[in-house]
Amino acid sequence: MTLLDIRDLSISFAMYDRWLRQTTQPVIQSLSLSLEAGEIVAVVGASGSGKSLLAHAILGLLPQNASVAGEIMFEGKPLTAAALSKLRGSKIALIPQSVQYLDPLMTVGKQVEQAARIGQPKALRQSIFRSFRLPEGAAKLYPFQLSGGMARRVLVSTAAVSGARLIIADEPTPGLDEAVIQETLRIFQDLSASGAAILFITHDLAAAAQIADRVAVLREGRLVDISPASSFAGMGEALSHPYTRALWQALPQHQFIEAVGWNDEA
Ligand SMILES: Nc1ncnc2c1ncn2[C@@H]1O[C@H](COP(=O)(O)OP(=O)(O)OP(=O)(O)O)[C@@H](O)[C@H]1O
Ligand code: NI
Repeated sequence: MTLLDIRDLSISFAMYDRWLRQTTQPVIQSLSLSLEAGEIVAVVGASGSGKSLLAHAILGLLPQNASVAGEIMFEGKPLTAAALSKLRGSKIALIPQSVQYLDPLMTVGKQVEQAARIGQPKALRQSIFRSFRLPEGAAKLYPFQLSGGMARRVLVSTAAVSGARLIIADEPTPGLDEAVIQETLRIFQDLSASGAAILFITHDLAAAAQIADRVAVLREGRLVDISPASSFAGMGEALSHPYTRALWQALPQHQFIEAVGWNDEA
């Protein structure tokens, strides 16, 4: 079943040039993308390519000066402001890019428990803290008392306990050590196995290829390619789009292979 259907989405900002003339700056152009229940779709692309704006557009969190065209449907119905106010935090959860989104005045344990809409909130919170190796005592802390990595695990925990059908994860892994990244990816796989769709926005193409079903590539606001994750293997021989192949080959582990090849020939 198609859970999220984005059709021909364009976003632009009203800007003023240095002579104070109003211009429009397109930031997302004619983007179409759909997500099935249980599917993980990764969105990769350089900084500034429009990944967070895509997330914010789905959640209705764009700034006032943004103009939006196109349609976003959730479970077959348009995602209007009224629909979103009911769905946000229940059927649709965001893992925001910045840990600043945590409520500074509430303990993190309480924040995760409040996010749990199904089941027993405290038990769910304790179980997700254990998976993330967050000590039980961390529940009583306020966001400013946590390290950046702990705060990020709390953000992922909030979405994981929410029971949401659609999880939009905007760069959930930077600053985390490899074991915690793997734990985060495992939790995403568990959530998708239980039927949730995940839009996994990341700079980490290796992580995207590891858990996603499909990988969408954004470049300067345009979706230039969408490939099955299985094509991200070897030197990218199965990737048909040159930009996607270049991104894949630019990973440090591949440059190393190239460098070895070059040395052999020399
Ligand atoms: N409020 C705004 N007004 C004008 N331009 C904006 C606004 N917010 C974002 N932009 C522009 O839109 C483009 C896309 O931004 P976005 O935050 O979606 O990038 P991103 O792909 O998430 O980057 P990163 O990987 O660094 O998080 C950027 O060029 C940015 O400068
Ligand atoms: Ni971003």
